[in-house]
Amino acid sequence: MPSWLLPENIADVLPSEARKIEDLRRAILDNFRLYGYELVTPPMLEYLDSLLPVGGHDMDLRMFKLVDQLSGRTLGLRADMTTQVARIDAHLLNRPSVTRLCYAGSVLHTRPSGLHATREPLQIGAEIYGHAGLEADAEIQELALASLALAGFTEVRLDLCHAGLLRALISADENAREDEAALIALLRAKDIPALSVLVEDYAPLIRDALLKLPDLYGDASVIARARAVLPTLPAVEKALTDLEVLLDLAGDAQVTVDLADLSGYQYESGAMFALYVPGLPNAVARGGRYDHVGEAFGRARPATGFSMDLRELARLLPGAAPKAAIRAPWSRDPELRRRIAELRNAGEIVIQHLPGHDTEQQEFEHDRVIVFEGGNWILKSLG
Ligand SMILES: N[C@@H](Cc1c[nH]c[nH+]1)C(=O)O
Repeated sequence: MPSWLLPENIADVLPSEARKIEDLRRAILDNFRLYGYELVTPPMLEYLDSLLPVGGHDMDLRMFKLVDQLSGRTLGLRADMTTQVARIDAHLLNRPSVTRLCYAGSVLHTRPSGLHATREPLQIGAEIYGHAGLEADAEIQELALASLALAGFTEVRLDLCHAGLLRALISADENAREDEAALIALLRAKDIPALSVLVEDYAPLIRDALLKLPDLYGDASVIARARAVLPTLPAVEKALTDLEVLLDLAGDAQVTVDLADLSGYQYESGAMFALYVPGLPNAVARGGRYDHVGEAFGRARPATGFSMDLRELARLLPGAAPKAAIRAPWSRDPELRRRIAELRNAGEIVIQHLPGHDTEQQEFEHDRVIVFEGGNWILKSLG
């Protein structure tokens, strides 16, 4: 096999595409800053235990592992930065007040999440710690929608769900508590026949509610339907009210509610959302509340946030138009060097022509040239 081949679902990002991703990264991080989010950069690898603070079987399977030659312990290559940022909030910053953190970096997945998905997503996200109220969830939802608007997406679908609702139903029945993992797997697969068999012996109220869950998806009217058919447990009512508020704050996005959506059910504990754009069946952004991750790091902190893959996002966007650039000859003449420095200081791209070569590039297009005429270096328009 040629030595320059890359593993499956691992790719170089070439000029133009890399620039598009970088421009997007900067614009989104700058916008996070306008909301007061502080940037953190967690490491690429950590001890496995700290990357898996809450059991998450899926997360365990998704993570590349290796042995640390210094400690002999197992290290994991991060598959998701959210838990790393929760660790930073819990231990390193240790602030009692609200903390807003953001990040951008590569994560690695042992298996691609879809046929053409990369195994090295470039994750960018924002998290709020220290506020258990819905205001934090609303801010995160707004920020996620604003990030997609910044990237140029005008048609966005917001899919809302609530991890607290299923947890409330499960914790109300002892059998359900024992079967939690199986219940989640069947609800995920929307395998109603197998689900009906599993819930047969549960308390009728919980059994009926679990069987109705897969039908509770659609537009905003799902909330009213859920109120009519689900048991009136306080946690169920709270979840439905949370969703109502978030629905109301969704702006121009088209909203759908799916009360059995468990695709992010790794560490989430409350309202969760996924964002979709035309042309891609998978969510481009995911977020939600995960109040129990801090506990695993020894400091319970309410938490909510969202993240997305910049590479995937950029792939859906049209290529950036080449940037106008100035071509200049190479010369030791101090006057030319001064002129070039002046132009670059003013933000112009000046590319010096190295003797004997053509320059080929995707990112730039020469529209001006510096020439020596009449004893002076002058800037001339091309074409
Ligand atoms: N990191 C989560 C999304 C998230 C960020 N913050 C909270 N949830 C994911 O990739 O699914």
